[in-house]
Amino acid sequence: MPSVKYQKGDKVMGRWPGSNLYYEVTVLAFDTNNQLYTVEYKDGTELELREQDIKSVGGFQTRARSRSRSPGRRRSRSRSPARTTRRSSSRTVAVSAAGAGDGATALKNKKLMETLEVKLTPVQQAKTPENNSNNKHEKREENNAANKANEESNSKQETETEKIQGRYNLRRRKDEGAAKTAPSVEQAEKEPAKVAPVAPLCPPLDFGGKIGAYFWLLFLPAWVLFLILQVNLDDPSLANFPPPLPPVESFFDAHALGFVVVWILFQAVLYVLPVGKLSEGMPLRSGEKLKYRTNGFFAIVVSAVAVAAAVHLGLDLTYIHSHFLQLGVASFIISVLLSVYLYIRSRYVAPEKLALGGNSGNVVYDFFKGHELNPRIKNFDLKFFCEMRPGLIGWCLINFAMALAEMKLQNLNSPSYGMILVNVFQLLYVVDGLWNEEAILTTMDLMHDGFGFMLAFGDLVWVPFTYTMQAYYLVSHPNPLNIPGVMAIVLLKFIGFYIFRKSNSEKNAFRRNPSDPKVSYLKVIPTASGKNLLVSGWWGVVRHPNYLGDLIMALAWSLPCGISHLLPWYYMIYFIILLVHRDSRDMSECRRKYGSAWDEYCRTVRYRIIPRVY
Ligand SMILES: NC(=O)C1=CN([C@@H]2O[C@H](COP(=O)(O)OP(=O)(O)OC[C@H]3O[C@@H](n4cnc5c(N)ncnc54)[C@H](OP(=O)(O)O)[C@@H]3O)[C@@H](O)[C@H]2O)C=CC1
Ligand SMILES: CC(C)CCC[C@@H](C)[C@H]1CC=C2C3=C(CC[C@@]21C)[C@@]1(C)CC[C@H](O)C(C)(C)[C@@H]1CC3
Repeated sequence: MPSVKYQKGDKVMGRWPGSNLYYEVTVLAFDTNNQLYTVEYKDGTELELREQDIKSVGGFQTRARSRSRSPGRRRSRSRSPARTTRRSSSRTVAVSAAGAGDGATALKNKKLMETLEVKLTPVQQAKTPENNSNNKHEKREENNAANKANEESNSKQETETEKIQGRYNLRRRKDEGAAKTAPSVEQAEKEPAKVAPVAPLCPPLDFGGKIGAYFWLLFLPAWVLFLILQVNLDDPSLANFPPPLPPVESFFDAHALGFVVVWILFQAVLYVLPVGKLSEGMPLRSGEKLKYRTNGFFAIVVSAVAVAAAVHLGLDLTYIHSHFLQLGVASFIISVLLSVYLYIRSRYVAPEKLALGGNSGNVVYDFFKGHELNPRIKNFDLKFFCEMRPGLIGWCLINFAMALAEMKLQNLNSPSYGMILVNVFQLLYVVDGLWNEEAILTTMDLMHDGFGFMLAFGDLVWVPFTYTMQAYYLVSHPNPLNIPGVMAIVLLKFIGFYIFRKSNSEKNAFRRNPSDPKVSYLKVIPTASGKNLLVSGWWGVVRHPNYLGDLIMALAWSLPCGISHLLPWYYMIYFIILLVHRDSRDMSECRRKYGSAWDEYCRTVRYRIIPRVY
């Protein structure tokens, strides 16, 4: 194991799965495919641990510990996954520094230690150089995340000790194939060395946790409805009171549902055609690489030809404008059905196929966030298809329909400048995404996020029915533009596009092949995981140059609508919130993956999205 941090035979501290407790373990091997260390606990238990769950023994110090003999304690102690019939008094256990430093968390950790049956000498983790970040801002964020993580995991363990076996990503090596599900507590107690926990640990809950999931499930559809009703008003101010709801029967239209179903099926047919490249995704936790049919550009070209032919044959596309609400409701129904299907099937898949972030054990949260990482029906990848096809290409179809509706309603021979700009800019964005479809395989959604309601609704409803707000707005709210105005907006769009495309391509090329001559000259920070971090080029300017380009483009999409109303600026506002939140999610994820190397990257590249500002 030449380039790995810990070597065979090293005595280190390994985190006990699902807890903040560290035991002395011996490193047996390192698997370069899945980047996991095989370690052996003193009782002979072998587990696979990630590097961030291993610490050097020097980082821990012994602490005196008194053991209570209360019956309650004795009762709860018997639930430990760590329990062995042959208890060793020489084992060591430690509470992580973050947890031990804080009173409330320390109390929880104490309880946790009592809950887990450990007849061991506790030691406290000393401050490691890793934690000594110069960047105060980052440090505060990490500590918060660490405390949050501890609180989440501790409170769960106090109440759901039995579930521990199924909640972490530290995969047991022995008996792996045989044990698809976590064994019962009784089994675990009888055969302690055979506890086979394979389900991934859920990192700290996102989006406001479980309560947040309920909120978003209700709020997101309500917000889309609000926007659709607002944009039809003469004065579509976001500050307006929600307009009165139309009669219930007007929400549903069977033709609209048929239209959406036909559109999705049409896209599905184009997706499965054996045309275009079969691209490889990034390695999964299992080391496997999935294959994706990246024929998105072909799909949009065929779609454009089919739509042009249909219009030529008399299809009135302004139907999309006049039945926008019904089409939105139909898509919503499909996204809900899809999410239910996705959640149900996720209950039957192997634990290593679950997304880390969507495996909290809470049905509503996991339903919302996405439980399974890459749900597939044979080779048909549902997440990839939904993200890149029906909604994305549907967005361009809707924009085009709005241009026709504008001409019809305002008696124009051609669409207005504003409408042309919005159509061309967004078409360029989508076509670019489809042309570089392979690059999406290195994005957060494909690599880390599960496929659940958030993405199903996002892809099938949110994108086509809210990203089209500027075009919809212009249909009945003309905003005359002069030529210099048009030129300035076009220039802005191209600056944004250049930054967006160059930075995304740079990262994609680097992740696919670091020795690609296009990127091999760039400076990097090596990480213990074996992957390096770019620290020069676009990724040396800010930590998310692609977001910066995307935001500049968003500005260029709203400007053609003028500044008299906030509604066409909704996308810009939403996008700032989305990207700031995504950046912080990505920060936590990268901190978890790359540890101190990530800290070093953050110290070197100090700004997140906008140089010298944020
Ligand atoms: N229009 C829209 O609605 C939306 C558009 N987008 C766009 O989609 C694109 C993808 O965004 P997103 O998936 O959020 O994020 P990124 O494509 O930026 O992916 C983040 C990942 O890149 C890798 N990475 C981070 N820093 C470095 C570095 N210095 N060197 C090498 N690799 C690094 C890390 O993954 P690892 O190390 O594991 O490879 C990290 O998790 C963006 O352009 C964004 O603007 C995103 C959301 C919505
Ligand atoms: C409903 C929620 C509040 C938010 C849902 C978010 C999703 C709508 C977005 C998450 C990431 C996305 C990406 C694109 C579209 C929007 C979603 C699905 C993207 C496909 C747009 C085209 C780009 O070129 C891209 C880089 C390929 C984008 C990837 C991320």
